[in-house]
Amino acid sequence: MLYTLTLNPSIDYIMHISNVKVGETNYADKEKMLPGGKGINVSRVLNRLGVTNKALGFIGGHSGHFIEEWLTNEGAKHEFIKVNGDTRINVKLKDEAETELNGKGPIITEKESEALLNQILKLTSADTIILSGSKSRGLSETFYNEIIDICQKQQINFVIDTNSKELLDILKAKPFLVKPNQAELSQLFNQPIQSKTDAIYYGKKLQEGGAQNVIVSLGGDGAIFIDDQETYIAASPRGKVINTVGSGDSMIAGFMAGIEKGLSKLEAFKLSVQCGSATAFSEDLATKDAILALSNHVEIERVEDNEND
Ligand SMILES: Nc1ncnc2c1ncn2[C@@H]1O[C@H](COP(=O)(O)OP(=O)(O)OP(=O)(O)O)[C@@H](O)[C@H]1O
Ligand SMILES: O=P(O)(O)OC[C@@]1(O)O[C@H](CO)[C@@H](O)[C@@H]1O
Repeated sequence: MLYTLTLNPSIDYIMHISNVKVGETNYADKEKMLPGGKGINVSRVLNRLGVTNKALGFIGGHSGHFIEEWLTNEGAKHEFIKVNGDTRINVKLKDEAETELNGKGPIITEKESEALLNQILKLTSADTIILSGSKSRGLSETFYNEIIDICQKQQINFVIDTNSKELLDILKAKPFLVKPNQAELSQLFNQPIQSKTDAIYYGKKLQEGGAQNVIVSLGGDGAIFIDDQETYIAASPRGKVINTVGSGDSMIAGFMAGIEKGLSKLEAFKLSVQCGSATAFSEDLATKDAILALSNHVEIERVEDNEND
């Protein structure tokens, strides 16, 4: 079965405000509260695509209850470790540009972190876990590494989406998928990524380092897929961008849903781009209908080996 792990979930409080004035009182034109956190977003999109999965992570307080209730109402499976503090609220401000104000979230105790590791210890080689997002306070710097050690010992397939430098070290453990965006790839290698050629060059380094599949997402400019056989470039479908929060998570859900359904990697990559863009064109995460509506709007090209030398 597929599992997602969100160490630091959030309520995403989406506020549309035109011409925000810093240092003054601003009133929203429109607002919406949604369950958030990267793994939770992956779970919700998987669920919409009919792929059974369970969301794991730490959750607490009224804000945590809001997320659990929302997931239950959507029919999404979850089994969170209850913590003492309150799950954070992340404000996503939509003006001309998108500004994110993310909270810190609760401090996790040793007992709570052990409870989570015990859940992961129950997974087997028939399972895949998708590790997404920032770590909560209180957890050791190497918490993801501890989880990955369990995955290696128990042959649990894993996907990791973190923007921290530890990703380079984690590659040795052969993650099934990594999906940096342009800025994350640039930070990882301390190099500017100014073109698709740059993105392919550094994306290939992730594959050579051990990642089985790499997707580099480039926002409105599309995405790149790399495995040990092929490299593909996809153009993003065009549409009215409403809220891009969670579009990267939707891509991960799309690729994993495709693989679960037995599609080829190329088809799974196409579904991944459909999911990312359908979410960018929606207020909340993409619905199945919105995803399917983009079926004929993703153009993918194979990159020949020598094209990028
Ligand atoms: N402006 C856009 N137009 C069309 N598609 C978009 C746009 N922005 C994002 N997307 C889609 O979403 C995918 C992921 O976008 P992006 O590279 O911004 O990921 P991300 O930074 O990980 O996202 P987030 O952190 O907001 O979840 C893109 O590859 C594309 O398919
Ligand atoms: O602070 P993190 O864990 O890196 O990111 C958290 C977050 O910004 O990521 C999701 C979008 O990808 C949002 O739902 C959530 O608010």
